[in-house]
Amino acid sequence: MTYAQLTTNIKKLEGQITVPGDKSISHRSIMFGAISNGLTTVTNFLMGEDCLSTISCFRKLGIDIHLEDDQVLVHGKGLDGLKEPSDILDVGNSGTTIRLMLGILSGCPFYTTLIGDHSIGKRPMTRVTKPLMEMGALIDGRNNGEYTPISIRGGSLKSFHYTLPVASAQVKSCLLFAGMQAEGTTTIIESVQTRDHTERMIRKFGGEVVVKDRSVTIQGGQSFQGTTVHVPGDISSAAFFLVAGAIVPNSEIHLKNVGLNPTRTGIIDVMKDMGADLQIVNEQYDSFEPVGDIVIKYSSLKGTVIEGELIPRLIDEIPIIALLATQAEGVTVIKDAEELKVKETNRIDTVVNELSKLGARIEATKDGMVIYGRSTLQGGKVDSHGDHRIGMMLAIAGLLCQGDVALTNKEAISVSYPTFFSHLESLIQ
Ligand SMILES: O=C(O)C1=C[C@@H](OP(=O)(O)O)[C@@H](O)[C@H](O)C1
Ligand SMILES: C=C(OP(=O)(O)O)C(=O)O
Repeated sequence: MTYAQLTTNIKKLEGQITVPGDKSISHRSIMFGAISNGLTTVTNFLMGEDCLSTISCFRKLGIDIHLEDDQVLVHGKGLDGLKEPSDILDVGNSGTTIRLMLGILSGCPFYTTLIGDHSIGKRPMTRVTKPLMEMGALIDGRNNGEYTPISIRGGSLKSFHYTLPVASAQVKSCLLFAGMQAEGTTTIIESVQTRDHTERMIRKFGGEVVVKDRSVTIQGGQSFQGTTVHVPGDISSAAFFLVAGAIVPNSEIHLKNVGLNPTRTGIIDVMKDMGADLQIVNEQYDSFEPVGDIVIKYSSLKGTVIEGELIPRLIDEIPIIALLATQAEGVTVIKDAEELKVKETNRIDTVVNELSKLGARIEATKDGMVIYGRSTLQGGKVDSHGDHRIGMMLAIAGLLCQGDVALTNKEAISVSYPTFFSHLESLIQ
């Protein structure tokens, strides 16, 4: 158990940072690179632990992958070029890796076992294993395929029409990977739009996918061609500095090269609604995903309601939005967010417990939380519980705390943002 003393009670944040590459897009660039024919060159790849787990899994499946600074070269062998691994694949802490890889492996006629860390061992997998078994994959795992270790023997798959029981881009993407290897046409219907990076990447690698209203249709038997992918900055990482700039008095932060895919920008809508002084500049369409710079300045904020279709557009940002709400006048209510219970931790409980320790007035509900602003935050001993987003949220909370704050399990942050603390230091005045 290691404790880190956090920086507290600062005067202001000022300066510019370029946020690291998007985690969702970095994972997918390796996956598509591996199943495509020929070389894929990925720039601004996120060298976070989760994405490195994806690389290590594909190496064990026989794919040559070379890392050079922030560039990755993937020597793809086509969908039927993956080989049976001689060892277990370890996905570490990464839900995206295991769920999407199960989709890819469902069409591979060999045996693979996947494991992960303690947190992965508690995250539900039936949401992907059950539909994959319906398509014809042979899968087993602890508790009838619900938990790791999970073993899979892929093979010939039947296409199907499937309505997603949960709003999840991981489930949708897993089934698109299976669908592209199945006989016939697979249609996936989602009731609420989730992030569409997989759909965009299918096209980027020369494949076809038809998106109509809430249905996504893919034809089996496609092949993909290696390409060049420039990964935009991760809005989920930028979110910590967007909130920091908005709540630390007198601050002004310029965030460069932030991905602005509309399926991910819920935090921008919410912050504007709460009265944040946030401006998007230099907006451009960087090959296949929109990007831009964001300028955030301190301003007074008011409470809001966050619910329904907004939730998947900001699901990973809810911990830091909860902190934002502690500094807004009035009440903020977050609803329809049960999915938070099955992330790296139960993020309803960890957010409420950890922020309460610092003096925030916040209550858990069955599908979210209620936050009463404005709270003066005090010092305390807090814990990331091994959840990177909780660790970063607490480090930002520390900036406003009037007493000392000690953070346990700070290392978890390197899952998605290894340079988080150096970026933070560079902004502290
Ligand atoms: O597809 C993805 O890359 C992700 C989808 C989301 O998970 P769910 O699909 O479980 O909502 C998100 O929370 C996760 O961080 C990354
Ligand atoms: C939930 C997350 O990731 P994953 O599901 O890939 O572990 C996250 O990054 O907040």
